[in-house]
Amino acid sequence: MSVLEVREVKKVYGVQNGDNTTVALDSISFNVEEGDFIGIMGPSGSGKTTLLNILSGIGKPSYGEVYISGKNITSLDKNEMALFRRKHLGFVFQEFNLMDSLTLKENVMLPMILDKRDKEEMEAKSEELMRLFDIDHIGSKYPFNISGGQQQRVAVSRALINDPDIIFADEPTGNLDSKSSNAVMRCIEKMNQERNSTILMVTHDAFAASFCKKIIFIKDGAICMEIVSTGVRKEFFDQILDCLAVIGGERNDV
Ligand SMILES: Nc1ncnc2c1ncn2[C@@H]1O[C@H](COP(=O)(O)OP(=O)(O)OP(=O)(O)O)[C@@H](O)[C@H]1O
Repeated sequence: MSVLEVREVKKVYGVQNGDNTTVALDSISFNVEEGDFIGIMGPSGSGKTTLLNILSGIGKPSYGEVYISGKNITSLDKNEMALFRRKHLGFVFQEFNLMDSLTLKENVMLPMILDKRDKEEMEAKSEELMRLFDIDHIGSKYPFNISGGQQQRVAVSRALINDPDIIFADEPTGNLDSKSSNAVMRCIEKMNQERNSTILMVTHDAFAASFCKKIIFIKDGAICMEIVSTGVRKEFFDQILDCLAVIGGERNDV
């Protein structure tokens, strides 16, 4: 069973069949298997945000279905979706979204606190993840006392703490300099390689995308190209730049 199944998803903004409609997604279908690390790229306005919102249950498609671990999430109501997101999905955003009033360790534990999990289990899990991402020594600090790269590694640890079925990352390096981007992408790669986490990442950044195993390019709301990494990151980076040149995406050389 695929972790994520996207079936003929179409999104039309505006009144259907009215004058002022935009077809943001036009019958998109693809599957994501356990342990995949998929990048979604495309020019501005191609439909990436719309797609990510639908896959993560924030938006509803006009047609089509999305299955996560076999569950049709498009049929869930608002409360069911909120619970499903908390239990099954992990998120990493461009803006870190850490709570300033909580220590880093409390930020990592937050999804477990909300789930009223056992304190010892929370402690053990947060310490394990913070060690994995080399932030265990700063657990008692607050978000405003650490660097952007460290904040994003806290956000990555928090995304993993409930063992989500899939992690959605939205421009995770968008607010970072190249050194921090590198450190954060190595962490995301580590969670994929060492924990077999399934990741779907939307990005404009060819450097970040070069860590993925496969890239799906979308243009005008439809899949226009797919490329699979041979495992040599520099080669994949060059291939991504070539694809972006063909479809008209932004270049972000390193
Ligand atoms: N709420 C909305 N109402 C109407 N049209 C919308 C809405 N949101 C997005 N669109 C349109 O849908 C299309 C896809 O937009 P979307 O934001 O998904 O693209 P994107 O690839 O994420 O762009 P960017 O890279 O600039 O963030 C665009 O034509 C956009 O103008």
